[in-house]
Amino acid sequence: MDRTDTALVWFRRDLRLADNPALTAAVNQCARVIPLYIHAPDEAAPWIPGRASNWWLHHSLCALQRELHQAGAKLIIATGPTLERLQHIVRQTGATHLFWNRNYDPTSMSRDRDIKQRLTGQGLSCQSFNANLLSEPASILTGQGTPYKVFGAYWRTVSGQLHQIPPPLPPVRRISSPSKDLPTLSPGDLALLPRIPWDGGFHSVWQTGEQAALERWEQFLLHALPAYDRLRDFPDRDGTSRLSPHLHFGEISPRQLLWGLRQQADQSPATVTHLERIHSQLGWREFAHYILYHSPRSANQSLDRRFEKLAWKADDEQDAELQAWQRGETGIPIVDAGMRELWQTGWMHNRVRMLVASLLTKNLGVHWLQGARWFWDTLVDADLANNSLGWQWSAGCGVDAAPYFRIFNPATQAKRFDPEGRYIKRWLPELTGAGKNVLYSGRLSDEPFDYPLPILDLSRSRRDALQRWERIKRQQRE
Ligand SMILES: Cc1cc2nc3c(=O)[nH]c(=O)nc-3n(C[C@H](O)[C@H](O)[C@H](O)COP(=O)(O)OP(=O)(O)OC[C@H]3O[C@@H](n4cnc5c(N)ncnc54)[C@H](O)[C@@H]3O)c2cc1C
Repeated sequence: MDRTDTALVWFRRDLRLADNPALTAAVNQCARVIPLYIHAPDEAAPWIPGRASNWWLHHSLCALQRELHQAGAKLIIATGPTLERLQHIVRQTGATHLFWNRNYDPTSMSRDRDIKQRLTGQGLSCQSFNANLLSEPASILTGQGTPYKVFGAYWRTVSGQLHQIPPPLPPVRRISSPSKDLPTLSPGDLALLPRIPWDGGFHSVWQTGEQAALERWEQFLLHALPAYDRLRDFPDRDGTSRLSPHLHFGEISPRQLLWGLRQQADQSPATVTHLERIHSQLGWREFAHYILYHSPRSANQSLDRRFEKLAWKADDEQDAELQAWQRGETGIPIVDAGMRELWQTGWMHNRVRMLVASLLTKNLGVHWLQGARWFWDTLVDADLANNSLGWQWSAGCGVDAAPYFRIFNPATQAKRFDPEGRYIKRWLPELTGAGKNVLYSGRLSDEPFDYPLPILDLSRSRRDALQRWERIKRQQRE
């Protein structure tokens, strides 16, 4: 290693300066460091990032640009194809090293392997790191050497190793850049923001970037953690961290969260049930990435192959129902409230995600991929691993999924988790004066609210769903 070397740090879904192993290694090993972001959405096909995700990315890049500027560096923003762009910048700068943090989705992995091979062959030193998961998916296997299929067993194994995880790396405060200024695009040049301004609601809910992520985390530890296990299922309460988009874009790392929780445990051991619960939610995030890593087809196909034979609705049969679901006009209040929260803020509470997904896939019989695609476009936290796992879990066709015969009843769920209808009324103001029956079960034809009648009969659609399921079970036996 020669301290006159120049490093490129290729930022991807790790848009932070703290606990960033690639950035830290570059600063420690090389005299000059060039931070780089390459926008190449087509390389993620067929899961090209959606509009809500693009909104977040724009603002997150602006925040990263500011943070790097304060540390004395300029973020170079360029467009793909990634390999060609990297080769060009290496020629332009004389860079000798390339550093990045690993992603574990199938398209990133195969592209990155190729890039590593090609650039190493051309004499560049390429180093990659794990920065976005607590445990690397390849390292966790059963006693038989196969991947886990059940969350409980998987998480017990990972939890047993968490004490080995070192503390997060401190933020990089000073970066020495090359003296020659390199040309760059601005985040605005990437055209990530909407042309029609539908993002008003996003601005009022979200602050993006590393500092905002840290502040949200501190607020969570202070206000929500002490009651997390009790309140996390109530969508009208501020009971969860809302860190999911920050985690997806890597504005904060799971290691920072793990160590934050450890400190909390030392300070207030009374919160142990809450700590265990939030740990386990982070575990589901790990598990989702693990499953996608070991079963890349889970982004596009049901993991339980029997579901390929299920009588999902054909495209022309489902159009009107799918549209009513997307627009929050099914006439089932808690479902519509969730879909409108999603549309207006780019986020939806986890309990409500499960309900809307169950209604779409089971009561309405629409393929889970249709729901996954809509979420992909509308969620600010759209994440291939978490979204595929969430949809397959809800549809009953994934690993360790909710069984298909468990069909949520939205009326009972509303009564239990939104008893006063506060969440429903917030997102469906047209039901402000409605009584509890309407809030839980929807409107009857003689009620005056400007709100659609239910598009389906919950009991009949439940029976139909169970019959579809019986049919594939029978086919399997025959
Ligand atoms: C149909 C469906 C689709 C989903 N799609 C996504 C998605 O695209 N992106 C996404 O980040 N999450 C997705 N989830 C998981 C979950 O709903 C969100 O992670 C959670 O609501 C985020 O809110 P929070 O940050 O306040 O969570 P908290 O309760 O504060 O949990 C902390 C973190 O743990 C992780 N986490 C929590 N629950 C889960 C879970 N069930 N699965 C995986 N990770 C979890 C998240 O990273 C979350 O930020 C989906 C769930 C369902 C049922």
